[in-house]
Amino acid sequence: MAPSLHDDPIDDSISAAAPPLPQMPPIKVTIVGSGNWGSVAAKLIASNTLKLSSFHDEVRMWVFEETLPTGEKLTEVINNTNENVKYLPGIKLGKNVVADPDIENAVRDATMLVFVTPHQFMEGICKRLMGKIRSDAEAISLIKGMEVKRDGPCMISSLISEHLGISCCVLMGANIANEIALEQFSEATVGYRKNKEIADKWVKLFHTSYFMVSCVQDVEGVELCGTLKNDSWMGWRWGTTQRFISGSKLIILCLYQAAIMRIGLREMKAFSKLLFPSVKDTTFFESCGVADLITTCLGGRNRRCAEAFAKNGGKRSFDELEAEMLQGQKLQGVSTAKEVHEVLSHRGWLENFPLFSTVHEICCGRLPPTAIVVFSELAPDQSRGESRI
Ligand SMILES: NC(=O)c1ccc[n+]([C@@H]2O[C@H](COP(=O)([O-])OP(=O)(O)OC[C@H]3O[C@@H](n4cnc5c(N)ncnc54)[C@H](O)[C@@H]3O)[C@@H](O)[C@H]2O)c1
Ligand SMILES: O=P(O)(O)OC[C@H](O)CO
Repeated sequence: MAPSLHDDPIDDSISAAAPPLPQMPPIKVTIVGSGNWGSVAAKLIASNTLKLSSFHDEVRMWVFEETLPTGEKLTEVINNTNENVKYLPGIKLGKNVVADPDIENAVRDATMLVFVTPHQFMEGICKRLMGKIRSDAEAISLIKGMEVKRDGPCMISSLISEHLGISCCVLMGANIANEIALEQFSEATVGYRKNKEIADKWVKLFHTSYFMVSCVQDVEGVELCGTLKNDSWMGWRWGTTQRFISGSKLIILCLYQAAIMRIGLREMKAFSKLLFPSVKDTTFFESCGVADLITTCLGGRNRRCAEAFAKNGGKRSFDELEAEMLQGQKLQGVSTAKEVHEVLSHRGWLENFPLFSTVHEICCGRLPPTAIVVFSELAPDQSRGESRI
C-alpha cells in the first residue's frame, strides 16, 4: 500500500513551495607572496580548495615578477610547469594555482587574502592595495616580523588591518617550508581576535593530514611568538657554535643549549606581555611558541646563516651571507633583532632583556659572536633570586 502523505516524513507540497536557499558564491582565495613559505602555503591551500565545495578551486598567487637566468619570467614558468623553480624547486603546487604578476588583478575578486612576504615589503604592499580589495575580504598573515614606527611597534597584522580596513588573523608555528612541501608532519597555530567562525574558516583552508592547525584567541601572542623567536635563535646558534669549536662535551652542550632556549623564551614572554598585557601564557605552549623556538634553533635559514656568521667570527656580514647562501630568500632575524632593540631602547627596557640586547650588539658588529657565551654564563647568576622580568 502506498504511504499516505502523513506517513511520509518529507512533505513534497511544502518543499516544492519553499523558496530555494540562496546559493553562496564560492570563496575566492588569493595569496600575496610567492617565496619559499608562500609557495608552500599555495600548495596546502590549493589541495583544500579542490576538496571543499565552499571554496573556488582556483587559487591566485601574486608573484613579485623577476627574470630568471634563462631569460624567462618567473610567473610564466610557474604557470607552465606548476612549479616555483626559484623559491621551491621540485615541488608541484597544484594545477589550480595561478601565478599573477599584477597585484591589483590578483586581489580584486578575493574574499580571503593570505599575506606571506618577507616583512620588510609589507608596508609598501599595503599602500599599493589601499582601496583595491573587496570590502568584505578577510585577511591572514603568515609573516614573522614587525615594523617600528615613531609612536611604537606595529605588528604586521595591524599594518594590514589599518591600511586595508579589514580584520586580520595570523598563522604561525614550527614550520620549515621545504619539509612541509615534502608533506612531512608539522603543526601551526591560527591566532584570532574575536570571530571564531572566521578562524575556523582559516583552519579549514590550511589544515591537511600532515599540517595540523588549531586556533587560539590571541592574535598578538601568536604573532609575537613567531616574530620574537627569530631574535632568540641567533644567540642559541652562536653559543652552540662557539661551544662546538671549543670542543665541549655533548652533555655540556645540551645544558648550555637548554639554558639559552629558556632565557629566550622568558624574554619572548616578557616582551610580549609588556607590549600587550592581554597576551596569554598558554599561547607560549602552542606550536607558535615553544615549538617554533625549538624548531628555529635546530633548523631553518636563520640557523644556517647564524652558524656561518659565528664560524667566520662575525667577519662576513649577514647581507653577504644571505645573498650567498639563500639565493633570493630573505632572513628575518637580523632586522627583527634591530626592531626589537629599537623598542627596548626607546622604552628604557634594555637591561631587562640581556639576550635580545646582546644579539643585537653582535648583529651590528659591536660585539663578537663569542659574547653570547660570556653573556649566557653570567645570565643564570643575574636571574637568581627574584626575576626582573
Ligand atoms: N620559509 C619558511 O620556512 C617560513 C616558515 C614560516 C614562516 N615564514 C615566514 O614567511 C614570510 C615569507 O617568507 P618566504 O619564505 O615565503 O619568503 P622568502 O624568504 O622566500 O623571500 C623571497 C620572496 O620575497 C620576494 N621579494 C623580493 N623582493 C621583493 C620586493 N621588493 N617586494 C615584494 N616582494 C619581494 C620574492 O619575490 C620572493 O617571493 C617571512 O616572514 C618568514 O619569516 C617562512
Ligand atoms: O627558515 P627560517 O629561519 O626563516 O625559519 C622558518 C620558520 O620561521 C620556522 O618556523
